[in-house]
Amino acid sequence: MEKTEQNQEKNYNQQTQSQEWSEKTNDILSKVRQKTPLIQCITNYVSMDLAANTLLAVGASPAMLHALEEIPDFTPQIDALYINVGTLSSTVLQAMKVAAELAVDLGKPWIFDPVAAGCSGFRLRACLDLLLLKPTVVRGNGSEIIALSRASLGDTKGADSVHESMDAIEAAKSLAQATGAIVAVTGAVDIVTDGKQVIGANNGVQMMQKITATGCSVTALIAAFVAVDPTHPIEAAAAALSVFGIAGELGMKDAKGPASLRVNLIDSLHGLDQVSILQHAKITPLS
Ligand SMILES: Nc1ncnc2c1ncn2[C@@H]1O[C@H](COP(=O)(O)OP(=O)(O)O)[C@@H](O)[C@H]1O
Ligand SMILES: Cc1ncsc1CCOP(=O)(O)O
Ligand SMILES: [Mg+2]
Repeated sequence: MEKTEQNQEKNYNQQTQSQEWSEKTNDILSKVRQKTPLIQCITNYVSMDLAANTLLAVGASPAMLHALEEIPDFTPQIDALYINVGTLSSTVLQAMKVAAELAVDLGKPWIFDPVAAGCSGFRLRACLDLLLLKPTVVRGNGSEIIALSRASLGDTKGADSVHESMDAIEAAKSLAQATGAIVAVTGAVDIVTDGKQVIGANNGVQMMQKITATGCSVTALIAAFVAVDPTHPIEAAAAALSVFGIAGELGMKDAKGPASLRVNLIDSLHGLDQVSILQHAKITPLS
């Protein structure tokens, strides 16, 4: 086969795969709207409002319950658990561990956001302990995933990343291999890996970094997507990342800055339809 023919075939295959991913994304969002999964969120105080509104906007039910005493009654009722260490304390860490253990015992997925993992010894140890409890998906920014993969304190700026997501691909792969979790890294390009294949989701706008808790909220969205498709967590995670990014792109059209984008993001998520997803989703295998 000649080189031009090979290139044409490669382009055709890439377009077909991309189209299949867009359709999958639309299917999983439709399932979330039909099944309205209940998501228990043990998350930081900064993110509670945006993460809960993100879940409601796509049809899921958020419940921000984090008291240790409530876990035995409540966690058996949920479809997925979301744990985020953003405003960690030893009290809430205990609740996180008990809830994660119970979720695993009950066969329910749990999704982990290791905010600022490489920032302090207390936080790093807590994240490494939580990883031992077998999360289904871990989603962080580049600096967080690199710190976890090396199991060491590292270059980071609190909750913000000092690394590009693409610089964390190898770290994400080795973290996925070491833990058995699907690992997602957000940034200009979002990536998702099971340790072997790497999927890229290329939606979103830079201004999303200027709204606190967009990372936390997209991890909550991943929890809702995994809740309705628990046997395909890599697809669910890529779809959630793309959906959140598309909502950001649409919301940016008449936003004046981060505050109006925050409002528009929720409106766009709520109004997202099949046409917009098929037109805007940019998910492609990177390897
Ligand atoms: N440069 C960028 N271009 C487009 N989207 C971005 C960019 N940076 C972050 N995002 C999006 O913003 C959201 C939050 O990601 P990120 O800022 O990496 O997380 P965190 O808040 O945990 O650091 C994600 O949906 C991500 O895709
Ligand atoms: C600013 C801040 N401080 C502790 S948690 C938190 C929110 C972090 O949210 P995100 O990781 O989504 O930017
Ligand atoms: Mg974060």
